[in-house]
Amino acid sequence: MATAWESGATHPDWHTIKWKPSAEKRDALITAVQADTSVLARSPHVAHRWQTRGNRLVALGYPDIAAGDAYKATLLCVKSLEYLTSPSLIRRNQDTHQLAYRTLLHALKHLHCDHDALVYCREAQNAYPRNRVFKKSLKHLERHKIKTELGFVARKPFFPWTAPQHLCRQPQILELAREEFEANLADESRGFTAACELSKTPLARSAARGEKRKSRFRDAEDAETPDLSKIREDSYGVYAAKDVQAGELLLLDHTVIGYASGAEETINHCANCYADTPHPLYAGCCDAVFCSGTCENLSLNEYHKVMCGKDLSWLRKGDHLQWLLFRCLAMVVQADVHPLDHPLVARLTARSSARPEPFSFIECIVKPLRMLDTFGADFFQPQYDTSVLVTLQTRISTNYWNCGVYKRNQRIRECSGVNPLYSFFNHSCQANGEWNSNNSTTIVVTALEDIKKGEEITIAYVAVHGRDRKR
Ligand SMILES: C[S@@+](CC[C@H](N)C(=O)[O-])C[C@H]1O[C@@H](n2cnc3c(N)ncnc32)[C@H](O)[C@@H]1O
Repeated sequence: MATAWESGATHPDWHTIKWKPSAEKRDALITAVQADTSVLARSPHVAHRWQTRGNRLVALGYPDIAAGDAYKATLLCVKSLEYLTSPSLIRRNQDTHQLAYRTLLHALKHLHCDHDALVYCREAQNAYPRNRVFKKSLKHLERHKIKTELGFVARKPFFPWTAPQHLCRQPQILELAREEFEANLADESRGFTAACELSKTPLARSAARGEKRKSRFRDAEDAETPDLSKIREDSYGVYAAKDVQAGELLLLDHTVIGYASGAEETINHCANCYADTPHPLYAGCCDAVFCSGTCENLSLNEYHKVMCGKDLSWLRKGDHLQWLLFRCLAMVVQADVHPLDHPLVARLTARSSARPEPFSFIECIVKPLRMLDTFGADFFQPQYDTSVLVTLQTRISTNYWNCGVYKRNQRIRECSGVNPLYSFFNHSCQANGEWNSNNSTTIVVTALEDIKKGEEITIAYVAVHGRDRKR
């Protein structure tokens, strides 16, 4: 946010916020936000900076990011109270705390997160019973009938301050993926070469036309988004690297970002891919077991160390997107990189729909911060900015797959994942490839028909053979 803002990169939530600042006011707000961000990069534990930046971000039309800033300010104020002794400093801290609650409630109002607003208004009123604003807001919220726990917000794949390297995939990331495709299933001793390769796809253009036609927010997008062509061109697909025959195995893709609901009921399931594991390998550090050396290595090298032995009982079972984010955050913390620079994240398409999506303050902001805290990361650092976490969640939801697992027509569990190579396959209703997760998070792609070298290999994202699957 301290860098120059590319005003064409995205549009703010003008459909949730009813006013627009004048161009002059907007420029002044952006300059002030940039200054706040520079200070926060040097001193990330200053509560009033988070609060003022949050206030400015609401005025600029980014209530989701503002809510994250205000929430961080409340956490810092509570922490400070544990060690402050001087009455004047305590009073000043309490003033900041009340302002932070006000910014948070303001942001939640614009996100239409009435349920979350009620929860935090009660908390503010309990902490500061004499504050008339909280009393009045609480009365209003309690009278108001809350229909849903979710608010709405436009999904933003990026923000005006997003660094250029996070807008489009970089050549070295694509090169890495190409090498992985080349090595997949290849076995030189048997003269076996890889069946798939990565290439640009013309689907990008048709998708761009479709998005433009479909978007309800076209006017807002056109006004604020003069040039997204570079991002729209950044679209890839998987092509046949040789002639393949119907039934041939095309890809075997393991992942570290996976989850299976219902796996807990089985005695031995692999802690990485959730496959039933009759002959388990023991982790040694805890009671986790693995189905193979591949899964053991993936888990220990990529994410297990930061989550081993941690209390995870506060995470809801069965919430797939939450668990995919959990694995993804563990992976970036263990690698100690900016989340959007991790090779598994940086390869995922940044394109996503701009239509408003349900938004929950707890799920989208509070829980990701708690996950980072569980892994021992300092979430006040710039690489864990709310805009980065929101972008990460958007990347996961654009690229994840989900699939029911059946035994004798009984649905026994549900698997989901974000897989490093499989995520490059495009959809077709007349797909020439078929994907299967074989009761785990490891994806297998096979040819449904003979495919000539150079043809695009597509899969059906949804409803195959009447079963529920999605990606
Ligand atoms: C999982 S990614 C597929 C790979 C992606 N094309 C890439 O460059 O990484 C899903 C995204 O690809 C694009 N896509 C997939 N199938 C498509 C199709 N049949 N037509 C247009 N766009 C498609 C959409 O933008 C979708 O959000």
